Amino acid sequence: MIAFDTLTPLALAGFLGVVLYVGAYAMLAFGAIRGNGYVYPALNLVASLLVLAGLADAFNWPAAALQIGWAAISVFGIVRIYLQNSRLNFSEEEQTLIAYGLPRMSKPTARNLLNRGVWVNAEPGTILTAEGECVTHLHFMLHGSAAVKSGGAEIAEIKRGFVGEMNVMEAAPASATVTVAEPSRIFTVSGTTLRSLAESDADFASSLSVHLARSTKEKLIEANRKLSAPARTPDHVD
Ligand SMILES: Nc1ncnc2c1ncn2[C@@H]1O[C@@H]2COP(=O)(O)O[C@H]2[C@H]1O
Repeated sequence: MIAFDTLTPLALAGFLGVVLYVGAYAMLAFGAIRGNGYVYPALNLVASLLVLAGLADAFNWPAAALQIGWAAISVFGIVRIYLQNSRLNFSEEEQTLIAYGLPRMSKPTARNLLNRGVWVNAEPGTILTAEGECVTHLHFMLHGSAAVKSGGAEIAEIKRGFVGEMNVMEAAPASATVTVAEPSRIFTVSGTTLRSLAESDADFASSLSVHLARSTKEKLIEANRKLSAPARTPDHVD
């Protein structure tokens, strides 16, 4: 049994390092953190330094060498991610799309996604999704507006945000008809492309699904808000 109350501060630091090592690995295995982000190498760096400090009381070279090697690899990982991110360029439009639609997606993943789609200027009347027909593309409306109709009734307006996010990954029937209402700037990527990216890149798959689910959630909250709002009183007529 370990008597924690008799441990020196350095030995306690060593135990904390072990907790961080195991915690970081568990979070990675359970999908709570990404392997290609800053968090995993940063946790490993701190863990290795703490365990190294813990060795001061009972130093042995093999264990110390392992921690030094681990710390060096972690620093290398952090620097590599930093250089990778700093080399990526995003246009102003892309930056706005990321800020609104993909805020938590890693920059390399977002770059990869944006490289696979096109920006289009859509005229009023352009149909983005047709109710009941399979959704073939995911759109992100940056500027302009689109009308959302279901069963012939207008149910919402989209000024900025995703269109087709609910069914594009399954190529399932669209839940509504979305028609461009005023000249719009739209980013479009095909569902086939998204599915093949998702199959080859688990991080992309989980990150995209988080963002698409977030968009759907916001739309549901907005729809609930509208439904629960008191019916508007008709204009007064003299
Ligand atoms: N209530 C709503 N508010 C805003 N957008 C909607 C609403 N209902 C459906 N949509 C959009 O219309 C799209 C039709 O295709 P999807 O079902 O894939 O995804 C849907 C959403 O992007």
